[in-house]
Amino acid sequence: MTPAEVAAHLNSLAKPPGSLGRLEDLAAQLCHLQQTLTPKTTPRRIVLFAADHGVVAEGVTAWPSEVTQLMVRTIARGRAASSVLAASTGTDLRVVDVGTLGPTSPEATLHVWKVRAGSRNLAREPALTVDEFRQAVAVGEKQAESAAEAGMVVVAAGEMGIGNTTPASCLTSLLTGSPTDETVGLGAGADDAILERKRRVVGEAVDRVRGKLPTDPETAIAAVCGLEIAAMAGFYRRAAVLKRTVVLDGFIATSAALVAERLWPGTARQMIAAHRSAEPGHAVALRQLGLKPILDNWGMRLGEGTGALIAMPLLDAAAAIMGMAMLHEAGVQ
Ligand SMILES: Cc1cc2ncn([C@H]3O[C@H](COP(=O)(O)O)[C@@H](O)[C@H]3O)c2cc1C
Ligand SMILES: O=C(O)c1cccnc1
Repeated sequence: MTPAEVAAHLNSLAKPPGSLGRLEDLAAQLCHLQQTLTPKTTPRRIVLFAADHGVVAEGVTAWPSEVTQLMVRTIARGRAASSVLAASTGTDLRVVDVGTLGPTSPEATLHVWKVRAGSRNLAREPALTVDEFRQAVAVGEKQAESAAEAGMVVVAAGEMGIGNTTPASCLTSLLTGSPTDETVGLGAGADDAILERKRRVVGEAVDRVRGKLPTDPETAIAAVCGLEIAAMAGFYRRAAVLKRTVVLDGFIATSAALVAERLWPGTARQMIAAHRSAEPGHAVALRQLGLKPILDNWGMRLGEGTGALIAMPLLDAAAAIMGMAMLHEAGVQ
């Protein structure tokens, strides 16, 4: 199905051509991704990957690492922002602990595939070995496979991991070549002192690994990555191969998309960008991937898959308009 065929169909529906604006673009994108004029947006699933970060020891976040596990429990109990938005949009939600610190709580809905208890401090040493990076990628790939096996047509990934805007900024600078003042932001609420430390940590880490990127991209990426980011990259890789429609979340999820596109080119072709986060690096990463977000200026900066989730009703609306009558069926010549 060519873009011209999809456009011709949209223009022959019972409305002035183009009158549903961006909704028509989104409908065309769904038709193109699913190679049909009757795209589906359900059943759908979001998988949230959780992990901790050794770099928190550098004072780059306003929150302690314990919050990661506390929020994982809250998500699993159905009480976090991601849980209520998943419920309200009819999206199946799964939480996967790929590397939090300490023992994981025994919530029934929580899946545990721990590669290690948190990444190392990327300011002092490589955060992950290539082997650990690959293991986390494999966890994400498994989740994409199990979503496809369960019949999910639309999938999204999200994350929970205190400190993870620091590796996300490192990856965004590393993979786009953008300076740190364009990729480092407030995260979950940094003050001026935190922001200054974060800029320095990100700048120095990227300087250390940049030279390895052309010849050994996995080593360079693993050195400044996080386990949940690697898992999201693997999730995207496999979901794209399995031709799922992939909805992107915010800054951290999109840094994982950059990793996936760099290591497995073409992955981003299956992606729809939900929103543009308030984190400055998100726009930089989306630009590099050639993706235009559905929702702009919503000021969201939570992560946890919440941006992807609030875009789901718009995907439903876009799919629904493909069921409209044609102009001639309405008697309009
Ligand atoms: C209560 C709470 C819930 C969250 N849910 C997502 N994040 C978001 O904030 C964290 C990243 O920001 P930083 O790098 O500044 O630590 C990640 O856990 C991300 O998912 C949260 C953060 C907090 C505090
Ligand atoms: O855009 C995001 O994903 C984001 C931004 C700030 C903090 N946590 C997540």
